[in-house]
Amino acid sequence: MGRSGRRSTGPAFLGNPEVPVATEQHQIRLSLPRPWPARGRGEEAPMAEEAAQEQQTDPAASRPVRCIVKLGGAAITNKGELESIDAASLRSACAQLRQAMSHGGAAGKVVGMDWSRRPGDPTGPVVDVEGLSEMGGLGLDSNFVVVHGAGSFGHFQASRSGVHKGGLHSTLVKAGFVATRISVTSLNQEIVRALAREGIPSVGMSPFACGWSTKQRNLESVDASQIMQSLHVGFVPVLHGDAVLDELLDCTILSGDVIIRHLAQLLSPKYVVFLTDVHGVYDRPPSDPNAVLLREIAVDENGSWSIVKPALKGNKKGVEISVAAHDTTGGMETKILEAAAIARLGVDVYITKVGTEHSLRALKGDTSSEDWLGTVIRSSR
Ligand SMILES: Nc1ncnc2c1ncn2[C@@H]1O[C@H](COP(=O)(O)OP(=O)(O)OP(=O)(O)O)[C@@H](O)[C@H]1O
Ligand SMILES: C=C(C)CCOP(=O)(O)O
Repeated sequence: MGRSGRRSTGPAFLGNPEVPVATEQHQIRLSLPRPWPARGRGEEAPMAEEAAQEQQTDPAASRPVRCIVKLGGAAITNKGELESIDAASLRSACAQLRQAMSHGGAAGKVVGMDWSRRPGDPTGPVVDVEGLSEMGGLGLDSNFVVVHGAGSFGHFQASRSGVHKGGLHSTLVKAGFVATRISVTSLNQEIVRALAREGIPSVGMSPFACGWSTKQRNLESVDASQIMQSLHVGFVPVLHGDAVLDELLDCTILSGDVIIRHLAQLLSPKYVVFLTDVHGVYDRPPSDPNAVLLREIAVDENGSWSIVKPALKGNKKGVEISVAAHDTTGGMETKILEAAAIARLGVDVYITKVGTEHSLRALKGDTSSEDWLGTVIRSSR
């Protein structure tokens, strides 16, 4: 772990452990992280034990989480335009989530839950109080957790002020921390509203406000009780990448990808889905016309990984990645590392493009057919 503050302006190369690699701009050697860093492992173990104990004593916690889904910032925002939501992609992601949650796949009556007035609304919201009070239930298997990234919200503020590098004594960093949180929490609000309009009982939860913190960018303190209780009563928690306090650096940026890995460890979902703006992981940046989509990556118990499908020419083993200069959390590189760590837990990970038939199939956990387009990362065991 600990990649949440990593930043690279040129292509990086993600290879197997011990594979030194060269790129056009710099040479970098990367290995996959262990599921928990040596330092954090001992400290974080009690949390896992607590969660296990809680599961034993709390009958509600026995209801397994079906899916943890990341709505990538690249998927639901226009990354090149400051604080701009890609409304069509967000709507499609929320509608597909509803379909995936619907019992037997049949979407029933949508119970609108965004009762706030929106700019331009001539009147207040219309609430069918009688109709709702007569309904037996929502008819949804809402046992999902949603985590979203920042995209064009937050990354700009964080990178301009250096929040990811820490140092709250600096006025610029302090102001940047506040500005980053204003930006990501306003996106969180819009995502919660979009889900609520689809009748998904979503509740926003900010990691910073829930007391999540890091030490040297590794997750140090995590209170997941609110998440578990919310799942228990049928809410869908909606978390997001956030600016958080760091015991050594004062502050940093915690990526949604890292949050997902931690939640996967805690909640053991059936599968994890990353929705982004490309079809999956390619052998090189997808802007390269020769880029090949990697269909399956296997991770062994040591954390080494290999490309299972397709067989690449020259027995190529690594993945070349480019990360936008303003991205404070490592972009696709962090995603692959965190996804591999999740797969190592025995949880299948699907990375695919938002707003496609493939994203709907991934959300339903149905990626087995040959024509599914995306990357599956799974344990080789
Ligand atoms: N080898 C690669 N394979 C796939 N995508 C890559 C690769 N190298 C670079 N990318 C870029 O990674 C981007 C997706 O990663 P990114 O972290 O931006 O996604 P996200 O999770 O949707 O966004 P955010 O981090 O803001 O939440 C794509 O836009 C793609 O161009
Ligand atoms: C506040 C920020 C920038 C959160 C970043 O989260 P991510 O987009 O999931 O990496």
